[in-house]
Amino acid sequence: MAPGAKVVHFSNEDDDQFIIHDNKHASKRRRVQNGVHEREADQPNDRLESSRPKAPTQKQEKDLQRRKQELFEFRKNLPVFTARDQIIKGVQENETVVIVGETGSGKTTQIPQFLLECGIGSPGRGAIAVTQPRRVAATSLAKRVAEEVGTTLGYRVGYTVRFDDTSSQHTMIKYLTDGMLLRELLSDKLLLRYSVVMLDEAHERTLRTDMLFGMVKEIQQTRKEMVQRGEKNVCELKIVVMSATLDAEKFSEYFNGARIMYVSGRLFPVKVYNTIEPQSDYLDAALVTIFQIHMRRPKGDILVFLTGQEEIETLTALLTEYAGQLPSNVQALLPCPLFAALPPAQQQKVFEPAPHNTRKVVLATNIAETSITISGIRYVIDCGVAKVRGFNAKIGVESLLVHPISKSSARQRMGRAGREAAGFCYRLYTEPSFGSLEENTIPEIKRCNLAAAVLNLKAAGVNDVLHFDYMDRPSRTSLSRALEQLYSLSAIDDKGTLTQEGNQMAEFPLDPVFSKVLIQSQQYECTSEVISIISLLSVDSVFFTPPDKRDNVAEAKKRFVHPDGDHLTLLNVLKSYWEVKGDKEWCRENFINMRNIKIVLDVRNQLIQFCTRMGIVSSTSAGNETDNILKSFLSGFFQNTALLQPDGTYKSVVGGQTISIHPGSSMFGKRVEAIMYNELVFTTKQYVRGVSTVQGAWLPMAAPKYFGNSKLASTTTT
Ligand SMILES: Nc1ncnc2c1ncn2[C@@H]1O[C@H](COP(=O)(O)OP(=O)(O)OP(=O)(O)O)[C@@H](O)[C@H]1O
Repeated sequence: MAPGAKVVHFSNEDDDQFIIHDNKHASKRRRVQNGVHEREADQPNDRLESSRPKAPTQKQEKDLQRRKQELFEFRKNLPVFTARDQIIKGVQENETVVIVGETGSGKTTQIPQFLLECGIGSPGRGAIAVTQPRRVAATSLAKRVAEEVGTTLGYRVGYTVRFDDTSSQHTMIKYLTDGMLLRELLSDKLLLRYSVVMLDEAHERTLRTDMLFGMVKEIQQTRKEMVQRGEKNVCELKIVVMSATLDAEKFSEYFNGARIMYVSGRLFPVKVYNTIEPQSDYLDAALVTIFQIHMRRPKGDILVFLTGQEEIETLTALLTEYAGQLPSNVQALLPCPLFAALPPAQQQKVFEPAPHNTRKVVLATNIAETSITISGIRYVIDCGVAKVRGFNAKIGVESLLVHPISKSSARQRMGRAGREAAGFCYRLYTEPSFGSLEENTIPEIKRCNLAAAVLNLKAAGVNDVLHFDYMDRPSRTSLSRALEQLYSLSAIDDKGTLTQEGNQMAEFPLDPVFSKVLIQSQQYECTSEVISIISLLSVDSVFFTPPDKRDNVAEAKKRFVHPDGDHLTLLNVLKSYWEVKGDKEWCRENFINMRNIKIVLDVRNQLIQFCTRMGIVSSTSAGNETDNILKSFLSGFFQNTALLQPDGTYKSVVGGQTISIHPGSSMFGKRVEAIMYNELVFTTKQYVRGVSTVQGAWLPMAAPKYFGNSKLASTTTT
């Protein structure tokens, strides 16, 4: 163990206190910034691949059956198994059922199988769709359930996540992200291929799940009426809402008094520890706790919840460094990162068993919070916070800030241990702090920019979005903002009807703002550059910043600076990387984060493939390349602009806020007539990041519908 004096004391410790020494790393590591962009499920890093599975061969069949039998012995003991008959009866007798059960009780893996076994899901009636808020959960669940059912993945059990469809016409249980079910709705408006839609992790209340609630409820009613009219080839749609919280009445009320069923118990206990003192630096506390567990606790892998990629990479580096100093008689430590922007193949690595005599430490964002089982995990470390997306509809400003999690999130995190054996959960906050957490997370629909959601609803045929049947109605201001933004982007016309361009934008696997930029780049003949920059913006940073080399990194960054700002500076990095053909030594000298560049190239390839399919030609800029690129971005980001004021500050065009350029931007300290930025971050003040210079005269051209009124008058420089 490293020398020093740092200790984290936990309550409920039944043996001597854990002690870990040395907190030098706290000063060594880079401070974690708020507001770093973390991409979520269904973002374009998803791989384009599609397999069309065939029925298993005889030899495969034998192996599958053996494994199925093995797993059956385990399944029998899951708490939901004892409630099998009641659950089947409940679903048979009711249109909608709300099922509440503890984490790990078997809801997600078992209930779809019950419904298949009893014929509610069948080739004649339709398949069973099980939605998940996150792709990593959808893919890993499908793999597990395929084994339990005794079929090859993609045959009777499969998954569909963006750019990766492992399902076939034989698939009867399909795990899919909520975003993918929304997408399927565009081509199958009544979801006729399904007899049951199971909305899992309903308590998470993601924007997409909330949209699905309203849509499946309406579809259920329409299909019921069709059946009553005697229409052929239609059956009623069953809805099963699954949740781990006790807030079931609200779901039941929304679904016309749906039957609520409770499944009690869990298979293995999880012992919870809270810190005795509040921790001022949770990253530091997490590192100390990892080593405390490693040195004092029996075998078992560790899962640590952090807020984003940057923290995960910092902790991975520190863990690797300190693990290298462990005595040779102590087992090795293997850090495994897990975050949304990581390519799927790398995400899958966390599910692989640790090598012999090695303890795996999975460092994850909250993408590991619900639904997934990572084999081997016995210990969970919960930092108690997460990055939360917010939107101030009044001033139209988005934010991504670190906030305390809710009690229900804390329970989900705890539930990732104790799935295969008894587990332990170390909360890096005190018991009273836990007590003061909100019971549930505020639904995303109440706190997000709704432009993408409204675009989706319109594309699915819901024209009157103000009167849509929301479970929690978003504010009128939020909806009006979204409509205004879509109108400014020319996605809808002045009657609120989707335009042809809006339809095209809904097809893109991107936020409407980025879709607009891409579509517009054709006109400016710079699609290729714009695709590269969008891909570069999809990662936190293309630079790697070792904590003790910050000055060297700053020097290295200067080599790529473009006078017009961060967008073109980023492009310079990629161009230079290509010039040296990704030379490793060059990357090392210039502090280029090779893993992130690989992610960028992956996203770029997928966007190119997507644009090709959409008929958008990947042209290269003619004329003034710089202006063309910036004008393309401005066509989407016109609301993220600010004008220089006589006193040298910048005032945002939307909301009239005083904003400052982030010190990490190549535009820091510069005074130009107008700037465009990628994101606004609240830390000590309102900082903008991803900043480039634009000309004030471009603004009315970029969004004539938006700037046609007096928007610019109140923020002009003189
Ligand atoms: N991929 C897997 N590998 C090993 N065991 C698994 C896997 N998936 C599920 N299990 C086992 O099945 C149990 C039930 O998992 P399931 O996901 O159905 O629970 P759940 O009630 O939906 O809980 P949660 O809401 O936490 O996901 C787990 O506790 C675990 O023991």
